Amino acid sequence: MAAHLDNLGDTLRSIRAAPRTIELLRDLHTQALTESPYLSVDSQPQSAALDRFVALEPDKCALVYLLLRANGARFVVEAGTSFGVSTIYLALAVSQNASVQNTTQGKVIATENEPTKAKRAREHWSAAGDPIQDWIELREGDLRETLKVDMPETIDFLLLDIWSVLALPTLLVVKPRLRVGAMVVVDNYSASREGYRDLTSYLGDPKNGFKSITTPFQGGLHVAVYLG
Ligand SMILES: C[S@@+](CC[C@H](N)C(=O)[O-])C[C@H]1O[C@@H](n2cnc3c(N)ncnc32)[C@H](O)[C@@H]1O
Repeated sequence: MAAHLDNLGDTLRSIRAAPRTIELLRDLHTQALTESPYLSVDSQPQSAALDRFVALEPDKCALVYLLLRANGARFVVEAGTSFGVSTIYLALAVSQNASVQNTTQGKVIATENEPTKAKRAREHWSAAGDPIQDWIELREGDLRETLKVDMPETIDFLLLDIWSVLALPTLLVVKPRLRVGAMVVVDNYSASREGYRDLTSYLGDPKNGFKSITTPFQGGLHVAVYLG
């Protein structure tokens, strides 16, 4: 955690964003990194996460931003939004990809089932300045239901930053819309190995069309690419 704080300035230089957005991210990450840790598979009840960011670490957020820029992603689903920190990176990348592709089409579908968290997320997106909030559609409620309707025809990127038991059900809802080359990034893949057992079997089964690798970020950040 101390290393993340020490490196925060360098990490934030990995992304292209307005000074106001960078300052907000610096503040939000600092708050997130100094809260007590929470891992969904440990002995704490999920209610313990209600007033916590449980946010993706800054280096993972920066990597996700760069993957999105490299992939040209414009239609992104975020499973698990909390206070909306990682969502800001997704929205930055989508807006910038849309700009270089000369289109206004693109969105981040964010998901959160805790109303108090959804409210905080909206406040942060508003504070982040233009164009962040215009690119985000927050769906409140259980994502296993909210992601079933009104989805983009194709999805370029899925961030699974959700309790591990929900990861495979979420992927199964989104999978029919993944384009070839779409990426699925899963946080805490090694730390929550047991919880991800069903997801691991699914991603490893050749008939499902994925190739993937676990990168050595804190807790293991899994990166899967849908090859069709
Ligand atoms: C790890 S946090 C997400 C952190 C966020 N990606 C970030 O980096 O700032 C996971 C979030 O998923 C939410 N969540 C859990 N179950 C859910 C469900 N069934 N539908 C929607 N959201 C859910 C939790 O309330 C929690 O805020």
